[in-house]
Amino acid sequence: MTLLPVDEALKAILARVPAVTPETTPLTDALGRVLTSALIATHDQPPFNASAMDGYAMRAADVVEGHALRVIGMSQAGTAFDGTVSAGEAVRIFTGAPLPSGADTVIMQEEAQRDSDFVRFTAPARLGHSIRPKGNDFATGQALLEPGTLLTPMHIAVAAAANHAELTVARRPRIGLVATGNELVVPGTPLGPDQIVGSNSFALAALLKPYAETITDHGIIGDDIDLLRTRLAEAFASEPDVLITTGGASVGEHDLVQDVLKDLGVSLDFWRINMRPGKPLMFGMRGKTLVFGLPGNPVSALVTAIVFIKPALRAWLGYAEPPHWHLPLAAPTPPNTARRHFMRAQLVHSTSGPTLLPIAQTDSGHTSSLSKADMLITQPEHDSGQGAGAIVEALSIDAF
Ligand SMILES: Nc1nc2c(c(=O)[nH]1)N[C@H]1C(S)=C(S)[C@@H](COP(=O)(O)OP(=O)(O)OC[C@H]3O[C@@H](n4cnc5c(N)ncnc54)[C@H](O)[C@@H]3O)O[C@H]1N2
Ligand code: MOO
Repeated sequence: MTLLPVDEALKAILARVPAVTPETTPLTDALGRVLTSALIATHDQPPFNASAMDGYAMRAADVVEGHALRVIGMSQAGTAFDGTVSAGEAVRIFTGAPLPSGADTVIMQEEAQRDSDFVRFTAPARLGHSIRPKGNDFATGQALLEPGTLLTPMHIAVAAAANHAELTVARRPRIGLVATGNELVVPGTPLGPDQIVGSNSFALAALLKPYAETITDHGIIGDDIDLLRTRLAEAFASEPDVLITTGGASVGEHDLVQDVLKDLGVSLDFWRINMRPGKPLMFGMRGKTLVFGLPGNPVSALVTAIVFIKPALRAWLGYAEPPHWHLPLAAPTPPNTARRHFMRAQLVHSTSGPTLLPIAQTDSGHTSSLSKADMLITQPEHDSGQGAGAIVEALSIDAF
């Protein structure tokens, strides 16, 4: 049996991902979206020379020890002083207020003594001090954010400051999920004999939520060919951008998913990858729908989703692949087989920096060890095992 190398499978999937489709979103809904065009400043920020302190504005040359300046007015944020500061004069000013014409310096009020209409200063003036020059933050025409930026609160801050009420972001895919297996019941069900709680769709919905416009859970379908055909046809009828099945991907008599997908017009690009866990992964297309048939084992389903579906969704959104991590091992790894191993590992913070603690459990049905994992060590095919301290490559499970 030939197994497709992981890198070839990923390449084949990425080749099927459509071009990014831009759409506009209000700023209030932009968090977590991916920008599709550069965000350009349409004004200078600040739009005028502004005070950085509550204090007084004057000409620095007029500040002489023992001499008072006459206070001729006030400049507040939102209401500038409309006159000009001349020799021997000062203007009361507040943080963010426009610097009056004629003034070149601000001295904060803690260094000023006010006496009726006059003010004297207890510190020397430093020319240009406590002034935020016009355009100091950003200037008209400046590119503030690049296409492909995953919008965080900090990006929203600069976009709002730059007066953008709407942003152009990538349309997100509509994702459908289907679990297959006679044994499966939904969480919360009292377990009957031979039953297993179906966890995959819940885990996948949580994993893929940041990328999706909608995630529709089409529920559990038993291992019956007619039922599978009818229910999968219904799932396709809603025209998802991505349809993900779990279970029934292997070679047993009850592993019917591949046959039914083909019956329903899915053209299969590949089945079975040289990896563990996750070997029976299948991938194909039906019209514009990307179809992933994940193995039923919960760790296999999650690992294949992390290794293949997340990169596909990043590409869908125009978000560049995050670099893989290279970190020292906190404990040795055992020798690998001929299949690339995505090994569960914990990120451990030590005084000398972060390290990776491999989790010994390799059972692909073992969810409690998966729940302890922060990273997946990418152990190469035929790797002879590495000692503590060796630098290994890993994927962050949490990375967008
Ligand atoms: N003779 C062979 N047997 C198996 C092979 C093989 O190559 N030859 N491959 C093994 C590998 S590797 C995997 S992975 C599994 C994958 O099998 P399926 O995709 O057909 O999955 P199922 O048989 O339906 O289920 C496997 C296991 O996972 C549980 N399961 C299924 N769906 C869910 C769900 N939604 N939530 C939680 N758990 C689920 C199911 O009850 C089974 O215990 O095949 C090996 N066998
Ligand atoms: O490769 Mo399977 O995914 O071991 O469990």
